[in-house]
Amino acid sequence: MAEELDQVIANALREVLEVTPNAIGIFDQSLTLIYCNDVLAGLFCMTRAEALGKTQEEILKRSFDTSEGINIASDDFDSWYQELNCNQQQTHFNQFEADTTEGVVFKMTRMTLDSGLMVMLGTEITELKQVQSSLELALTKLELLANTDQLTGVYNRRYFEDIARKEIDRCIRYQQTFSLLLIDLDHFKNINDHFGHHIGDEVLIHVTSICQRQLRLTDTLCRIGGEEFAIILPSTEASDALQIAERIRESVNQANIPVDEHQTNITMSISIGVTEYKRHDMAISDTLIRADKALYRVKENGRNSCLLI
Ligand SMILES: Nc1nc2c(ncn2[C@@H]2O[C@H](COP(=O)(O)OP(=O)(O)OP(=O)(O)O)[C@@H](O)[C@H]2O)c(=O)[nH]1
Repeated sequence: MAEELDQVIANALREVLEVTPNAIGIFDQSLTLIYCNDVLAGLFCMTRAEALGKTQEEILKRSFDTSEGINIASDDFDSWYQELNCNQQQTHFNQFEADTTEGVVFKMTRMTLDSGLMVMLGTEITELKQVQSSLELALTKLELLANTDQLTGVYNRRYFEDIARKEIDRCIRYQQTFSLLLIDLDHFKNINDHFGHHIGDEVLIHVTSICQRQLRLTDTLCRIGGEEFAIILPSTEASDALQIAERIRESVNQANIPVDEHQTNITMSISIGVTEYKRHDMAISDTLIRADKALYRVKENGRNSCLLI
């Protein structure tokens, strides 16, 4: 009676294995495939008859040689397989993702049973992976948006605080330095009053791109207030920072900025407070206070200039 029941269960299981959308394969102790359903054979672009009787190594090598079936992320099959084999011998159970040359992704589970048989079970997760990568992309875009100033396209204050904190941590840890430039447009209110807010916006965009052109890729320009910008210059000492500030000031002051459809050009000037990170600066606010002091003095002394404190 019990044997009969076993037989019924075995037959039912066999039927399930045939119709399940999961990939299922069983290898014997010598890693020869002794059972698989069509889904598993299809993963390797084979028919079941072609796959059965082959060893795991032969099946994978075929994928490697023909570039059909499972993608093998290596140029050197022998060392890749050796590593896989070694891992399989060390653990009885593991899970991994396998993607095929046709863009299908499976989550694979491998189990070595007490009998020494190795069972492979694969569940397709292509859609899940697609959703995951769209979500990751959306998250990256969202992060960029959250860190970007909408008007000028440079980083905003939120990002400035973030990167400044990291820069300070880096300086403390590696005994390095950085400099900070605080830029403010001179008499910018007059532009708004004279030409309107819309033109004021255009001037801000122009000035931003002039500043950006003077910087290295590793420097970070952020708009931290209405007409106030901060630039972090990593690994830059005060004297170099002052030179860079002077170069930026000059290039803004020399530019002819178009302000309306009639091609009227104006010139703008900016004031810049310059400071270098000091060992006792525990937070960026300490560095900012010095740069702000320098900027305030430039404004007091007539603007269109740079000052280092
Ligand atoms: N168009 C425009 N104007 C802005 C924006 N943000 C701030 N402002 C203007 O910037 C002007 C800043 O004026 P003030 O703080 O008086 O400074 P200022 O006229 O530049 O004078 P100083 O800084 O003393 O040289 C104000 O008129 C703000 O309305 C913006 O996004 N677009």
